[in-house]
Amino acid sequence: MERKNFQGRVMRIVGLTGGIASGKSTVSNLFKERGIPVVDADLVARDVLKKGTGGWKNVVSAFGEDILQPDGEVDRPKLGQIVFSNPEKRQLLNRLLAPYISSGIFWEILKLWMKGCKVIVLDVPLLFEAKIDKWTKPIVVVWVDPETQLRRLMLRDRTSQEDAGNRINAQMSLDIKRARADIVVDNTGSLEDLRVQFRNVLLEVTKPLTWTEFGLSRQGASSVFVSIVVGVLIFKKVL
Ligand SMILES: CC(C)(COP(=O)(O)OP(=O)(O)OC[C@H]1O[C@@H](n2cnc3c(N)ncnc32)[C@H](O)[C@@H]1O)[C@@H](O)C(=O)NCCC(=O)NCCS
Ligand SMILES: Nc1ncnc2c1ncn2[C@@H]1O[C@H](COP(=O)(O)OP(=O)(O)OP(=O)(O)O)[C@@H](O)[C@H]1O
Repeated sequence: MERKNFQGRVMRIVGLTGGIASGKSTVSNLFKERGIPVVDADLVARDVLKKGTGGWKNVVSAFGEDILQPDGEVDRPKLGQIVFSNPEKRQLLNRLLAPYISSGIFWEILKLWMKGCKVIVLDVPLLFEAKIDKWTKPIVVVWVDPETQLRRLMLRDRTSQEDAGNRINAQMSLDIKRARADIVVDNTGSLEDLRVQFRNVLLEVTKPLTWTEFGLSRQGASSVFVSIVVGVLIFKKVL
């Protein structure tokens, strides 16, 4: 009975990551099929780069109007070509968009928390790079062998081997990500193999929360919120 109450008040945030074209969206869809909501960082990143937004303004001032389409929207393939072949430019883009992406993800989480969701998934390609991993438990890494990853990426995006290779190399290696995972899904095989592994993932993520996870959950979040408000009030008084 006690455990039921405890579970009713908390939300688990599962981290889902991997490499480009390793199969995160495919796994996200399996979560959605089972009624588990997914926050997709790529979608958030698209929203914060829409014409007229703060992210768009920053990016246009830094990269120039050459990256715009005639309708004023960012020409994504063009910007992609620039940043995936130039690490400095990629870091610049990341720095310009990171605050907008983080707050976009935060609001999506807040909405789901207010709805009372018990388990949600954050699908974030740069989960480790952006240090969002510390807010999620467990961390699921979708791994795939390098040849399969390259082949699937070229097939899906109809890109050259060079472009696909640049995109893969722009990310932390999948082997490092795998080493930092709580759960590894090997997506080198068929979709049926993936579904079989997914059953275990589902069992893991729907297990009762541990105390550490509880600390990051609804009550933990409220305590942090209260501490911040109190901190700000004290700070203002001191000044
Ligand atoms: C450069 C952009 C315009 C290219 O757009 P495009 O439509 O071609 O690709 P899309 O956004 O669908 O991304 C596809 C995949 O590329 C990889 N990727 C995207 N951005 C990055 C990045 N900054 N570093 C490394 N990999 C990245 C991810 O695996 C992502 O799933 C776009 O990716 C972008 O705005 N990136 C910066 C924002 C970001 O960091 N997004 C990742 C969310 S955590
Ligand atoms: N097990 C599989 N067998 C065959 N094809 C697959 C398998 N898993 C995924 N794919 C295909 O590989 C491609 C990449 O998968 P997906 O889009 O899910 O990757 P992703 O990690 O979400 O990519 P991104 O980082 O670009 O968002 C897609 O075309 C998808 O249909």
